[in-house]
Amino acid sequence: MSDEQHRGQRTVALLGSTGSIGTQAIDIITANPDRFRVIAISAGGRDLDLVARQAVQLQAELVGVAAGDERELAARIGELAREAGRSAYLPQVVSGPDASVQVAQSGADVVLNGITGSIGLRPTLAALQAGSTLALANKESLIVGGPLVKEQVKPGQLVPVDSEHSAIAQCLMAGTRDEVRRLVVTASGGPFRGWSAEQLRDVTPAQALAHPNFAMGKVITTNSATLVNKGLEVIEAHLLFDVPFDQIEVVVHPQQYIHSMVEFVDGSTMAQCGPPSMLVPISLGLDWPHRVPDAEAPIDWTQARSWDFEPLDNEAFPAVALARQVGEAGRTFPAAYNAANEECVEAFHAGQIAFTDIVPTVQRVVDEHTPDAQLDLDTVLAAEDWARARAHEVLED
Ligand SMILES: NC(=O)C1=CN([C@@H]2O[C@H](COP(=O)(O)OP(=O)(O)OC[C@H]3O[C@@H](n4cnc5c(N)ncnc54)[C@H](OP(=O)(O)O)[C@@H]3O)[C@@H](O)[C@H]2O)C=CC1
Ligand SMILES: CC(=O)[C@@H](O)[C@H](O)COP(=O)(O)O
Ligand SMILES: [Mn+2]
Repeated sequence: MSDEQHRGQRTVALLGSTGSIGTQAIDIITANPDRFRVIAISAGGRDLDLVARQAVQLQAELVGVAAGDERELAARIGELAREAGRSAYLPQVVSGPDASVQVAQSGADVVLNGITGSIGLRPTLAALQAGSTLALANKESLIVGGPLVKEQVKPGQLVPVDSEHSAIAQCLMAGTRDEVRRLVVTASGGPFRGWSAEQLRDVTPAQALAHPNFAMGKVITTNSATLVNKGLEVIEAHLLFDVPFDQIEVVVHPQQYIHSMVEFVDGSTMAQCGPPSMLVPISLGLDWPHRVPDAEAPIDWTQARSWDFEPLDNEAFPAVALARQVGEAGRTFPAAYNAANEECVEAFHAGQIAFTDIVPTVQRVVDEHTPDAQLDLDTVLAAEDWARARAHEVLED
């Protein structure tokens, strides 16, 4: 579709506006004012000044933070607006655990969920219930919510932003879903690719945060290092594309130029490539199925380069195999896996546990989990609470 045929400006609600996904989305949006207009933003509230600056820059009508004094935020917005010569700007400011739900319900054409962690579940459900298109970076909400999220989704309402899933969705754009044989999810292998279980013992938080290709938030970067991120992405692929787990492969591709692939029944494989960057997945998420011109510089094919592929080392990195088990088991097992992992990641960064304690603790929590017969929001949240508490008990043992 040419620019002239484009459907016009989309309104956007941005959840997690201060994070890696959120700030990159703002760059795309402000570079394309003909396509996008932000009407609402939310963040955790760790940096109220940044939220205020974003609000004034974007002229958002609704501004929410999970924690922090809303009067202080409103006052800072007022100050910055006056400095910018926009004294008339007076958004609604909300604070508290429901702030992102309110932002998700703002009626935007597109809600981009860039919150980190399964705390993004209620905003995900709220965006779907409000009828907005959900551009989903917050994979955790889909994984823990599973069927709850899927039963809310209308056809075409959920657009994956996670790079691997955006790649698969792009490979499936031609409408050839019935002829898919396998999904091939690529993995960088993380900063410890090639390391043995023994070598991983003394890994420090700083080392775990040195992702080879992407600058991302703390949780996802740590999950890339343990390969929990890839485990979550296998479950995410299963839920998004309705492909059985035994038809979802993971291959290590350290350069991350291929973002994932789809193998078809005739033996042909389609790969989606581009530099390792989130600009294309985010811009496609905002404007699906349209492509934002110049969202990213293309690969320079005149340069010699090698793309490598290697199998996953399941012995040193058992997180993907464990994710397959919890994904197959379904119900609240994925919620328990994710919640236990979130707690372990925090404990690792607080210096309380070793890197190599993370996945075995998640394994133990999942092994001990008894899922409820019902699956609804309350049972998911209860399973998460249980898994978080149990993870701490295991770690303190
Ligand atoms: N970064 C990337 O390249 C990629 C990220 N993803 C996924 O996208 C999501 C975001 O990742 P990323 O941007 O890296 O993470 P960051 O840690 O950089 O940002 C997280 C954002 O979520 C906000 N947040 C945290 N808690 C809440 C809350 N309770 N309510 C509202 N907002 C909250 C944070 O606000 P505050 O700073 O105030 O706490 C921040 O704006 C994750 O699910 C991740 O797995 C997927 C693929 C790639
Ligand atoms: C950019 C993105 O989608 C991340 O999920 C990234 O792919 C992490 O890569 P690895 O988990 O493969 O290191
Ligand atoms: Mn990813």
